[in-house]
Amino acid sequence: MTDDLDQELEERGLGRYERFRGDHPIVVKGLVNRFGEQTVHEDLSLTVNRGEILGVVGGSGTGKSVLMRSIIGLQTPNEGEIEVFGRSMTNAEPDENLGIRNRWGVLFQGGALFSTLTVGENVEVPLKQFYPEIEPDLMHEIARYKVMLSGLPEDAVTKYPAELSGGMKKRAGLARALALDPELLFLDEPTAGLDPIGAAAFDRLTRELKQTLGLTVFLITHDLDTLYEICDRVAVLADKKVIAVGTIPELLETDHPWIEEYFNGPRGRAAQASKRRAESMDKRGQSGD
Ligand SMILES: Nc1ncnc2c1ncn2[C@@H]1O[C@H](COP(=O)(O)OP(=O)(O)OP(=O)(O)O)[C@@H](O)[C@H]1O
Repeated sequence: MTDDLDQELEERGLGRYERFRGDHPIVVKGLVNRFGEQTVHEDLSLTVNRGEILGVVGGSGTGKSVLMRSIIGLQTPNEGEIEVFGRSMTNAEPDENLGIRNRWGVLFQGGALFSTLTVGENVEVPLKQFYPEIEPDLMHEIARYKVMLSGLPEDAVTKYPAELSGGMKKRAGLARALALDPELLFLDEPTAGLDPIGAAAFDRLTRELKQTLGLTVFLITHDLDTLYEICDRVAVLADKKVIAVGTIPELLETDHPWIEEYFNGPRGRAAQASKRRAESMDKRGQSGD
């Protein structure tokens, strides 16, 4: 990049930055969110470790999406403190956070693609927003690369969302979330609505991307297989707060009735059995049996 461009980006708060080296890219303390009479979060705290896939679970309406929206600045909390990459998100003006917002990517529920744009053009939206000076040819090339990184065929670049299957739409949304080479990835129910094979493939892709790109992933899900297969830790939302965070074996040691019911109910047991089967097949494969 030229010195002029470097300077311009610096002035817009988008200058070069070091990747976050601290232990906790997200720290939430004492979060309160209310809508009218309804209190969704009351004194909620959560710390996310760098490099982990954190699964966020909880009953419907417990405020998982509101928590994610608070962290990415789409919801202004009533009280509390949120730090992303060590910088306060709660006391800053939106413009001050430009240099933080280009360091995360978000896959919203349902993909949230622009239906009048092709997949490639969808991926270019954040690039144009943050880096309008990139030449069109390079922009197309970056978009094409992100589409393929997300496991879509190259010709998906010129397709419209309506021409894609549900699983392909998710991957297109993921390609857009990866547009700016994020360090943090937010996924809101990425496998909802996918068949089990498509969901397992999406899980594998998430894990591979985490490893190859060094991502930290905040993953809201109801999918027990996803929790067992790819999450390093799981945070449980209930009673307006995060009532427990840990590995699944650690969570099973708590005696909260919701956690017990969730992981040891019929679906939880099926997911455990499927994980055990996969592990024993892996072992057999490794020993050449
Ligand atoms: N903008 C808003 N205005 C009013 N109420 C809202 C708003 N956004 C969310 N809520 C309410 O906050 C609560 C939590 O919503 P949220 O979408 O975070 O739940 P969730 O845990 O993600 O649920 P689900 O698992 O069903 O997606 C719900 O009762 C919802 O109706």
